[in-house]
Amino acid sequence: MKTPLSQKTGFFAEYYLKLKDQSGSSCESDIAKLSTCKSDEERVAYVEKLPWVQAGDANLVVNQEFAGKNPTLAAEIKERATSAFKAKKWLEAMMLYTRSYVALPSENVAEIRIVLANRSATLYHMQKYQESLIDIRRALDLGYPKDLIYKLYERQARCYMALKDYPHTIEAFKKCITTMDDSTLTSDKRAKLNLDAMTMIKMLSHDPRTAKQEAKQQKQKIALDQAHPVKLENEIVSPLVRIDRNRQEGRFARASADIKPGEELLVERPFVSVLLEKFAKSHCENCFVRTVVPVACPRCADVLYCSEQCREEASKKYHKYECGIVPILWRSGASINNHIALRIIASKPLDYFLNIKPSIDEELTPEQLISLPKDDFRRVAQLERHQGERQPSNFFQHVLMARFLTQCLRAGGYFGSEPKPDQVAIICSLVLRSLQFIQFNTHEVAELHKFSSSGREKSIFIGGAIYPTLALFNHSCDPGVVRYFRGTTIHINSVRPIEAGLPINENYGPMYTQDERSDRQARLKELYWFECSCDACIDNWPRFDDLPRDVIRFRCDAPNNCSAVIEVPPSCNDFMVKCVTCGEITNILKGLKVMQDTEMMTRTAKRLYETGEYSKALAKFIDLIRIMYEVLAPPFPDFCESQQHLKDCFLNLGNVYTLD
Ligand SMILES: C[S@@+](CC[C@H](N)C(=O)[O-])C[C@H]1O[C@@H](n2cnc3c(N)ncnc32)[C@H](O)[C@@H]1O
Repeated sequence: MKTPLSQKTGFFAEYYLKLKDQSGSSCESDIAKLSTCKSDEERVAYVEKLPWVQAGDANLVVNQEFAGKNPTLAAEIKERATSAFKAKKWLEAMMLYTRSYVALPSENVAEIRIVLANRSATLYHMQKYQESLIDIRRALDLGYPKDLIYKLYERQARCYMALKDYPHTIEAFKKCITTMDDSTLTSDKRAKLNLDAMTMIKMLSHDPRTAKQEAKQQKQKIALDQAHPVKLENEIVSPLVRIDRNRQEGRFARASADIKPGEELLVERPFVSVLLEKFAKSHCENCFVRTVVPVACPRCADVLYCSEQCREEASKKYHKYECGIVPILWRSGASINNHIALRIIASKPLDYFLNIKPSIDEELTPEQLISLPKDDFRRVAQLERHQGERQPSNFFQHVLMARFLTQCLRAGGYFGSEPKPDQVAIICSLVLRSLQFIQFNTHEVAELHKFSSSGREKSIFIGGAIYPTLALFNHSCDPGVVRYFRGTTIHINSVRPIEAGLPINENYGPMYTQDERSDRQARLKELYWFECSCDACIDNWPRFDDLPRDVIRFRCDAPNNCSAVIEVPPSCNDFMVKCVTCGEITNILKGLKVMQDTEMMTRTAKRLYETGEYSKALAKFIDLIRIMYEVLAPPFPDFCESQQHLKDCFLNLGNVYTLD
């Protein structure tokens, strides 16, 4: 038996090894009998009854834990934060104040408001004025001590000043002056602060920009501190995309009309998403945006959010049942896919699944499937899971994981105070189903890391998600689209022309430009259980580095729509070339002219990219690809390079983090 986990450490792996030891000689034959089970419910029921699995359950006890809140630890961390602040180590101080804030129980209001106020001072020094303003507002809302309030208003005024928001600067300075009455400041200090504030008020009141801004703000009623950092984007399935189906490839996307390069084909929010544990302290668990001033779950403090709005959204959905079990999950060695399976269930109440269960196997056409409501479980439950090809040992490993995840849900209160065994079994069978479709249908969510000193860029995997419509797109080693992310929302855009009727394929990892055909095929077989027959695989296209530089691949432009490839050396002096496929003559002069023009265009596009003008560069690369594609036939180096640049432009419109 192989261990069922992508990570081989953690207590679930230990439980599994112990189980194997305890199972004795009947283990292999017991597992083999799983092949007689016809459904996931039967599989769960069968494994449940095995005496050696029951005996092993003693090693798999899950209880919620709330280790996150600890006022003593919070006070200790706050001391360290203050030392860092005094030493002007702003980043360290900010991180420590955040940890202290997160560790404070929600009833310790007095400590929370002090930590927030201190963090606002740190953020001010870091020139994070918007974030500082948020902390000031929170500290004020929590009833900051009267004698110290003037300090917060003074800081507020300085933040607004730095943001060049003059009406709010004036307002905050005025409040600073009035609240000084409650302070214990010496009369000298008070007089000085009073004078400073009055001078600023007078100066800004006469500034013509103040009146202009006042009028604008009146109109817009901007509530800065209520603004959500990531706007929910509208979902789009372009009418250019049609989901089709055939026997060899299952469901796949097809172009319903000619598609130009750069076209937006799909914008989709995830059915569920899970952030990698590694990014849990820097990104919002709900929307994956980097958080400067995180908001914590008041109970467990294990997950952080970018805003109250995200915290509420998460707690209404999955976090209600994940609270206190997230660290257990990571410690168990469960993979991100296992966590996604748990979250799919945790996102909806028990009754929902009990009601929908009888209909999840009703056959739906691709059209019907994608027109179901976005959050209908069948949108994911009917995704490919290759159940007919699974071995009993594979099912057995998945059942064990499903039982563990169901126990986590139980510990999180999912089944209420008195779980009913038949309901627990149904949910366990749905977790088992989820584990199977997740294996083939999840996407890595990425963030582009840019190193400003070297200009290097790298796409980093920050979490995983499942996108029900995109999961119906098949793979090609020469994909026609690129994907990029804004928060957790995925965007799919074409990177070359795609003729009406042809498949719109994305890429599952192996690319012909980088990987040898044998390696690509082996990887796709191992991970996705299919044999790839894309053009690059059938014709065994060379990798980018091996692409011949001594031939130009023109398209035959005969009126018979032949479009075969005519290979010509760059030194060829004859412009009229005969196509070996159709026998017609093509005048390659137009193609040669295009190649000359594209050289100049490429230089301009690259310069725009290098100066960070991504939208303009993108438009240029789209033009280049369109022009080249008309007369030249991939694969050829210039086309690959332009396509790579176009992909990079799109990535720069998504999640980006600049380092150095
Ligand atoms: C993400 S799903 C794609 C949609 C899938 N065809 C369906 O019907 O749900 C991945 C699975 O689709 C199939 N698949 C993807 N690309 C393929 C291709 N180029 N040729 C054949 N099958 C493919 C494989 O079975 C793979 O495990």
